[in-house]
Order: sequence, then structure tokens, then C-alpha cells
Amino acid sequence: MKIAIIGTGNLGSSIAKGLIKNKSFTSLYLSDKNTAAVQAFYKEDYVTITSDNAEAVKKSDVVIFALQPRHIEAVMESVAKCIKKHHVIMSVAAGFEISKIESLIGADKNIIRVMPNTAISIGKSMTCLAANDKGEEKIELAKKIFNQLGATMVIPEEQIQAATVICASGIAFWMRLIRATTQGAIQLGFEAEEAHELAVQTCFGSASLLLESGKHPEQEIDRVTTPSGCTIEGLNAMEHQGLSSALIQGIVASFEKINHLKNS
Ligand SMILES: NC(=O)C1=CN([C@@H]2O[C@H](COP(=O)(O)OP(=O)(O)OC[C@H]3O[C@@H](n4cnc5c(N)ncnc54)[C@H](O)[C@@H]3O)[C@@H](O)[C@H]2O)C=CC1
Ligand SMILES: O=C(O)[C@@H]1CCC=N1
Repeated sequence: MKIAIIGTGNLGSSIAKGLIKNKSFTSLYLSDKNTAAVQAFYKEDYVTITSDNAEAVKKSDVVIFALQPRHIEAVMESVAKCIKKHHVIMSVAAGFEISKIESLIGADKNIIRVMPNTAISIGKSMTCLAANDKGEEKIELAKKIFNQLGATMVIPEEQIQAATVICASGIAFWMRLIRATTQGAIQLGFEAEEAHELAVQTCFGSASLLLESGKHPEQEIDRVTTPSGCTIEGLNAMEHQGLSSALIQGIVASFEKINHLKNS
């Protein structure tokens, strides 16, 4: 599989890192006007680093546009004539709709919106996918690529904005919860490094319990909350302060913002 990534910033370089780790390509073009973030990949076999977006498109079958919403339109326009029917065009840009991409490169092209998160660099992304009519034929290919880099879910395009909030922004939300836990642990007497390890490993254990058992979180909570014990005391104090409500309100605010980005 010949893959190009156009835009190798935070997300593009994370995707590149995951692809390189899995060696899941026959050639990989990494194209950016500033190639600093991917210099480390120069030594990798079958990887070409360039600032020539058109060359990267021409030499590849799958092209992943990982540009900011304010740049993607101009870049897509500039390479549109290089995009042929065999190409599978993927875009990770938040709020950049399939209809907009079709207007730039043609509705007869295979177009797939991809919404991964930065955990893609270590093969642990939750990646949501939505295709245009033509791109439906290539959705299995997209699943094959991104299943190597974590888990995938195919969803209607109308849900891509919500998926962006839950899965892509979600990385930041979970990080903040982990950070707050370390702050609590330090207050209870742990050194910062110890606090970090305790928080991260406990978070990992919680997610793993759900993944492996398929249980509902509340079932696992019931197993921890000894009657009149310290866990329920802490949980209820958090809820009195609005923990669940704060999370839900944050998710909704993020969703409102992304819908505003879409329409601005
Ligand atoms: N960072 C994240 O966790 C996620 C980001 N996204 C989306 O991914 C997209 C990229 O986000 P980031 O990687 O965070 O942005 P970024 O700013 O880190 O990366 C964008 C890259 O595009 C390059 N670029 C700009 N103009 C260019 C041009 N004319 N030709 C070639 N390269 C050019 C920049 O030099 C930069 O390296 C955005 O649309 C964002 O909505 C989606 C999911 C998660
Ligand atoms: O914050 C943002 O707008 C982008 C989309 C999801 C993650 N980063």
C-alpha cells in the first residue's frame, strides 16, 4: 500500500509513527511545508520526506490530509488535478465536511473522513470513519489500515463531530482527569513521580477491566464501594461537586464549538 500524509504536525506525525511501527505500507510519503517534526523518520526504509504535496499525491494510492481546517482547502485545491479515481482520499480535519471535499476534488473520488486520536502513535487510537458514496467501496481498506493502529468504528458522517469530541478531544479530557488524580495523590503525601504512576496505572486498569469484561462501569464501581467505606464517601463528594455534570457539560460545550467551527 502506497500511503501519503499531507501535513505532519501533531496528528500527521502520530499517524506516521503508528504506520512506521507496523510497517504497514510499501511506501510512505510525508509531506509538510515544515518537515521538522518528521526528521527522525528520514532513516526509515521506504519513507520519503518532502515539501512537494503534489509529488506525494502522485506517488501514492492512499492520501491522508492531516492539515488544520484553515489550510486544508487551499492545499486540496492545489493538488486536486493530481487526484485520480484510484486514489483513496482521507481527511482528518475537524469540521471539514465530505460535501466540501467533493466540491474541491469531485464526488466521483473515494473520500473517507477519518477521526483518530493522538494515541494512534502507539497503536491505541479509537478511530471513527465515514465515507462518501464512492468511498464506501474503500471502507474495508480504511478499516484495515486503522485497525492496525487501534480500534475503528464506521459511523454516519452526521456523527463525526460528536466522535471528534469524545475520541479526539477525549484524549485531553482523560489526561486532565489523570492530572487531577496526581494532584490529589501528591496532597496525600506521594512524590510527584509516584503519584503519576499510581494514577496512570489505575486509569489503565479501569479501562482494561471494561474492555476485557465487557461490563458496565457501574458494575465495577459496585465491586469497589464497600458499604459505609471510603470509596462511596469519595464518589459521593465528587458528585456533590458536580463531577459527572461537569464532564457532560464540557463534552456538550466542545460539541457546540465544533459545530460552530463547521459553520464559520
Ligand atoms: N491533534 C489532534 O489530536 C487531532 C487533530 N485533528 C485534526 O487534524 C488536523 C491537524 O491537526 P494537528 O496535527 O493538531 O495540526 P498541526 O498544526 O500540528 O499540523 C498541521 C501541519 O500542516 C502543515 N501545513 C500547513 N500548511 C501546509 C501546506 N501548504 N503544505 C503542507 N503542509 C502544510 C503544518 O506545517 C503542520 O505541520 C486538524 O484539522 C485537526 O482538526 C483530528 C483529530 C485529533
Ligand atoms: O481541538 C481541536 O479542534 C482538534 C480537533 C480534535 C482534537 N483537536
